[in-house]
Amino acid sequence: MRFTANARICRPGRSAELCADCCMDDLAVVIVAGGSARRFGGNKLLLELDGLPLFLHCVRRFLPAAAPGCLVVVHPRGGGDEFRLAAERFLPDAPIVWTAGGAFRCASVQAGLAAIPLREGIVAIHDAARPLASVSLLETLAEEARRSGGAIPGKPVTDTLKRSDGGGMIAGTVSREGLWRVETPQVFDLSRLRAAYAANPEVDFTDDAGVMEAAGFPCRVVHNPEENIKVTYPGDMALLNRHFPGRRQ
Ligand SMILES: Nc1ccn([C@@H]2O[C@H](COP(=O)(O)OP(=O)(O)OP(=O)(O)O)[C@@H](O)[C@H]2O)c(=O)n1
Ligand SMILES: C[C@](O)(CO)[C@H](O)COP(=O)(O)O
Repeated sequence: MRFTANARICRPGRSAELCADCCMDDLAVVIVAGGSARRFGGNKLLLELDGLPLFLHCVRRFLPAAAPGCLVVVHPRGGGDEFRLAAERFLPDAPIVWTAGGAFRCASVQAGLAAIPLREGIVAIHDAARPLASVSLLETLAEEARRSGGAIPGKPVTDTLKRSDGGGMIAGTVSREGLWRVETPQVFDLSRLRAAYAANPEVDFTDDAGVMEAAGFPCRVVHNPEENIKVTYPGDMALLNRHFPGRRQ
């Protein structure tokens, strides 16, 4: 797929033709790919999945949805060349804005926010390690974020939850009432997310909705029935490979 500055490619399923109407002009996308993949044991994001490096799956899918010049990829500090070369090889001329990440996920997100050439609108923060997230999920969340200021995808917890005493003995049962396992993309009002990070620039939250919560901004959780695996351990890659064949956009 070749990207050009003024011809945008519709995602398969909607239309096979070039289209200028698919992007959301108020939407910036930050793909965080700046991690060190310690639990995986090596840079998972450059591994090929279905013929494309892992981190480029969401880039390819989300580029046509973002406002022109508003898709940022945050690469690991010191690892930019490998990521740029991979993008140039697999998605020539894709209009990606590149920036270097930080030591923690939140630092990488802040670097991404600083690289967005918009003052207002909405922003989707997405883990490059989640290659299956769909454009329709992004659109649903974007719509909700415009209404309520923040929307994140997730799945209600269905297993019974136990707390252990640390030594393997059960210390109690935790109610799963109202509990969700949350994912990315997480979509927010851009000015609010910037303000939320400015209020807590050093704290390492595990997701961006946590930063919004700490700053007192409301967010909604939206049920995502689709598979949205995050590659964290090597076994996740094997799982993903099993799910991937046949899946397109
Ligand atoms: N300093 C960091 C840490 C994480 N991420 C990104 O955030 C997403 C989710 O993080 P995860 O994959 O769990 O983090 P890693 O740091 O890569 O893995 P680990 O914690 O095992 O080292 C990934 O796309 C990862 O590249 C990032 O951009 N910058
Ligand atoms: C943001 C996230 O993907 C939501 O599930 C997750 O919290 C990232 O966590 P990690 O600590 O980087 O694995």
